[in-house]
Amino acid sequence: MLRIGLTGGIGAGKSTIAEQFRLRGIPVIDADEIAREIVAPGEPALAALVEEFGEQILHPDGTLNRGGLAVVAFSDPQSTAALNAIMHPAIAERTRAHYARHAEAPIVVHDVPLLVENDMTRLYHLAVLVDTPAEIRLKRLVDSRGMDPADAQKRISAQASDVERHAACDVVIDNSGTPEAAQDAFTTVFEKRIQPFADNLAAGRTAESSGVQLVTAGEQHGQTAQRLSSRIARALTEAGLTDAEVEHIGSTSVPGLLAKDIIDLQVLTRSDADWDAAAEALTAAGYPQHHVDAFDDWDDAGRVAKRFHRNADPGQPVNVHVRTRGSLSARFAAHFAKRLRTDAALRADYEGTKKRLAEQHIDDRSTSRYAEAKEPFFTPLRDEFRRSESS
Ligand SMILES: CC(C)(COP(=O)(O)OP(=O)(O)OC[C@H]1O[C@@H](n2cnc3c(N)ncnc32)[C@H](O)[C@@H]1O)[C@@H](O)C(=O)NCCC(=O)NCCS
Ligand SMILES: Nc1ncnc2c1ncn2[C@@H]1O[C@H](COP(=O)(O)OP(=O)(O)OP(=O)(O)O)[C@@H](O)[C@H]1O
Repeated sequence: MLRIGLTGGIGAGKSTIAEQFRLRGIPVIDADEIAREIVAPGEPALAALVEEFGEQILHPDGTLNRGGLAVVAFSDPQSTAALNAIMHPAIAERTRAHYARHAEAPIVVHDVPLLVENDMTRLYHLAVLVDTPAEIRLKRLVDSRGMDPADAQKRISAQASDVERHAACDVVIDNSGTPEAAQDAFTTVFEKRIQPFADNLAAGRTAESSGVQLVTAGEQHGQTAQRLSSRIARALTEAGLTDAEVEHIGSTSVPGLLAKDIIDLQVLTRSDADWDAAAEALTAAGYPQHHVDAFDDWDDAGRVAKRFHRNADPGQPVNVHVRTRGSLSARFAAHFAKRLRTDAALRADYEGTKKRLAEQHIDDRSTSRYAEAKEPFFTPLRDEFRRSESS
């Protein structure tokens, strides 16, 4: 099952995009709806709210006065935190029951207004942001929902900023224009990314590789690597590999370097005995194993020194190298990235080699011939690293 987290600030148009998923027969678990379910009369969360905020938050018939609660709960950060402390654990528990109902669905969407605020990105294969700048959201909330401007602003201020949301999400659907434009953007994302990702995940296969275009590694790559690493780390922890670590290596970890637009991540395990369990967890997280001879590397005893995984998401190429912590191959990978960050001559030499090889292998979609041709560049560096370590 492909798990999608859908988010956006208040008034961004999440409901509109959630509806697009529903129209395609995809179940949507709605956090706001669950938040309503758990405060029905007789529910323990309602009693906890009354204890915290007083009887004033109830209608005379004993049901929750939502507007009344909103006024007190969003009046200052402490009150919002008290509201969250009561509501969020209860929402999480009820959410599990909803997921269980859709266990067989190929795609499930979780519509969560506070996905970023609650640091939930890693729970999904893909976090999708419905993006509308705060000032447009404020205007829409006032104009079409009739909200009081000050109340709308308070709610916006109690949430993450637009910048924080961008950093935490994988896919952005722009809803600053017309609803039709947002629907078109959704259709493209759905057909080009979400559906193929779900199909690849179900089949346990990797996405097609996109060739050897070179770009300049930037802040964006670091941010993406961080997001994916924390997702992978969680999957490994859940599988019992609690001491596994994930590092960003390769050219995209060197800001300013000319790089293939691929995030290389290195998973470090205690030993190669953990690789099967890691493979299972990685496959379920959207990173199936992918065998390419050119990407093998060997330790001093002539054993394969890593497993190689690639992602099933066609939107962002990722290579995952699974290695044993402390092995030569793991140490060299980290050492090489670090040297590129500090040694300008090596960086220039490496960039020159890459440009030349990328031109020669421009039509190599799998990138394996390109990778193979790059090997002679690494051999002397690896030998030098080995010598420097043993001296
Ligand atoms: C305080 C309540 C009763 C006000 O009800 P009201 O009908 O006015 O709002 P509704 O529930 O429709 O929420 C509308 C939007 O407000 C924003 N919002 C809701 N709760 C919060 C919160 N704790 N912090 C920041 N924004 C919030 C979200 O963008 C949400 O989509 C209600 O928002 C609530 O129960 N909030 C706590 C539960 C929660 O955190 N919900 C978000 C789901 S993760
Ligand atoms: N592209 C758009 N142009 C104009 N108005 C829009 C657009 N998209 C949504 N709206 C309107 O803006 C308001 C907020 O949209 P919607 O209810 O989908 O937001 P939401 O993100 O689900 O909000 P909430 O966080 O409150 O659940 C609605 O009144 C909706 O009709």
